[in-house]
Amino acid sequence: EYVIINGDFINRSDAKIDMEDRGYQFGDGVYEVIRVYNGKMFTAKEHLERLMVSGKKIGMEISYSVQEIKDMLTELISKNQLTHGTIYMQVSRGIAPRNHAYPATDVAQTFVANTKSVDRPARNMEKGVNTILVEDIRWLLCDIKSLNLLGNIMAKQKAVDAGCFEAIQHRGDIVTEGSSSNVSIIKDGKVITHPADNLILNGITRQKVLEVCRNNNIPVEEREFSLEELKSADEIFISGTTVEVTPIIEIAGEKVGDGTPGAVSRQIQELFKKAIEEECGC
Ligand SMILES: Cc1ncc(COP(=O)(O)O)c(CN[C@@H]2CONC2=O)c1O
Repeated sequence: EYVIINGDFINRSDAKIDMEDRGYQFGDGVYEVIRVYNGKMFTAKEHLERLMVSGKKIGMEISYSVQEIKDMLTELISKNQLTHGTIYMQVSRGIAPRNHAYPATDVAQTFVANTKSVDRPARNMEKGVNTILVEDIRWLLCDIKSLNLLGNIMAKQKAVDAGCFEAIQHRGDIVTEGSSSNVSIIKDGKVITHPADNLILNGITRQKVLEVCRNNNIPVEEREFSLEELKSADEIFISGTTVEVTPIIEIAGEKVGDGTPGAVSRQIQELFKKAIEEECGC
């Protein structure tokens, strides 16, 4: 199993990270998770362009180009003979004696990537999942895909402790997103989802879902929606690189609609599947 560290392909068992790497000590870095279907990356360009933007937003110009990263990841897929799965990659601000202030700009960034073989989440997409509600206590730059995920992992753990799949977060009465997914409701045939501002990550899957809806005359609205609207939605789904388009059938013990995935969610799943087939040929 190969991994990439700073452009070198090494065995996973030989992978070592310096204890003063700022990604390790401060979470000072950015990351992406990219899906691989049929041995090909899906929406790689969109993910890598977002990586560049995340880097810029923390004042860290990524030292590789999109193409250079794409080429390295393509080689990693082939070396690991990955057909269906995900690539995790991150860039930290590098290794330097621990100091909150940024190191000198000539300190090299640390680039790391690895692959994971994982099937599509067929069962969850078919049956839907249950969720809890959690107050969104994260910082106000949630649009940056940063390594700072304590708020996210603590929310996810609350869901797991409650025997649920995901935690739907809200700031007061406004629903924001899942701990590692975006959330959309469907009411009277219209898809409604939180605008892509600083309170959510502008998910690549979210963007693809909006695109296929718009191209297929499914009305969409990017606006804040309330907990009340969530609870009285006809359908709800979460979207993300790992969860794809997964219906939510229960929230905090209350059924969503009739407790089974709805027709519009099914239609969006089909359109999303077509988008994967078009790009990855499977
Ligand atoms: C907080 C948050 N919101 C939304 C999303 C959905 O974004 P994408 O559609 O671009 O995936 C993610 C995905 N997080 C990645 C996806 O898988 N695991 C993760 O940590 C996320 O962590």
